[in-house]
Amino acid sequence: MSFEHKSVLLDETIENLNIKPDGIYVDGTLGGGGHAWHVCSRLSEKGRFIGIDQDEAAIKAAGKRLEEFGDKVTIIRSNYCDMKEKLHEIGIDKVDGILLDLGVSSYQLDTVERGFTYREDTALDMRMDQRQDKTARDIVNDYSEFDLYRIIRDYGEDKFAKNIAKHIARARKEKPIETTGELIEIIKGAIPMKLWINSGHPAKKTFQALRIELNRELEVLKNSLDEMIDILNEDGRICIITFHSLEDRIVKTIFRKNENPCTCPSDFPICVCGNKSKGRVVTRKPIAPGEEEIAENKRAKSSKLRVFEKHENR
Ligand SMILES: C[S@@+](CC[C@H](N)C(=O)[O-])C[C@H]1O[C@@H](n2cnc3c(N)ncnc32)[C@H](O)[C@@H]1O
Repeated sequence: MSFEHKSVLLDETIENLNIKPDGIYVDGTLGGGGHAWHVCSRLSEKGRFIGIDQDEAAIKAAGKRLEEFGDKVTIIRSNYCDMKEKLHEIGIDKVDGILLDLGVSSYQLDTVERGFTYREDTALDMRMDQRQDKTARDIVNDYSEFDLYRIIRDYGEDKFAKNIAKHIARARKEKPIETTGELIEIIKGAIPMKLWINSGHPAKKTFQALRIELNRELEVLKNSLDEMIDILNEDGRICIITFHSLEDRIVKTIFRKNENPCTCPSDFPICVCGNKSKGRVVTRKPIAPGEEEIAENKRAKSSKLRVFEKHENR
């Protein structure tokens, strides 16, 4: 199967990275190398590009796609939460730009055996990094009913979370839940039919919740952003594309905190906490795709781009 993925907010992201031809740029969610190709094509012989992804298939596909750029490109299989350490290992401590295009690629979603899709019956997997042992099957069968409820409520924002967790807990007493098809049937039984018939797939939110929990998507994002801002050079930018409100809220909050980290009470005449701003939020409001992009690529519909620019010496 070829690696099919249409990059979202491509022009907006490339423009906002403010690429300097001699600079060093990192893509922490390389995927098939769609955004990456456009970054690399703007670099001079002196410029460098480092692409990181935890998925082996993405690493292979991007390696091929970026072959033409030769030594300028380094590809690393890793979680982006280890970006600072991985860059240090290849002699890089500061970079001019970082890109994150979060979530899963269309290739991952469309490769049925990866278990991300609720459109086919396959093993409950959902691992982005297949070196990891734990799969979605383990969550569905081993988490307590309360923990299932909590993740479906918090990461899926499904108002039927309690009922879905109850139905899963009841079904697995009979036999372990092994496949996406079995799980979908259980979810359908937990949501009144008249409500799911007209409002998208009934398992969509639960599948999102399981994927986020298994791949620790929000935790990794929350724990990585400050360090990424730290490794930016002066005037360097970080561009982040999110696909749902949970991710977007984290990015917005951490960018704002880095712009204004002062913790002094608002009635203090001067700042005494000593926390210094690390830069400015470039996007007061997130950049959203235009109608044309949404018409061409359904996946773009919920995407948002936020940008932060590093300034420590002003
Ligand atoms: C939306 S795709 C990126 C597509 C890419 N921008 C393009 O245009 O081809 C997201 C990719 O990020 C990877 N990914 C998600 N979270 C990651 C993480 N924490 N560390 C490393 N890779 C991650 C996924 O495996 C997937 O390949």
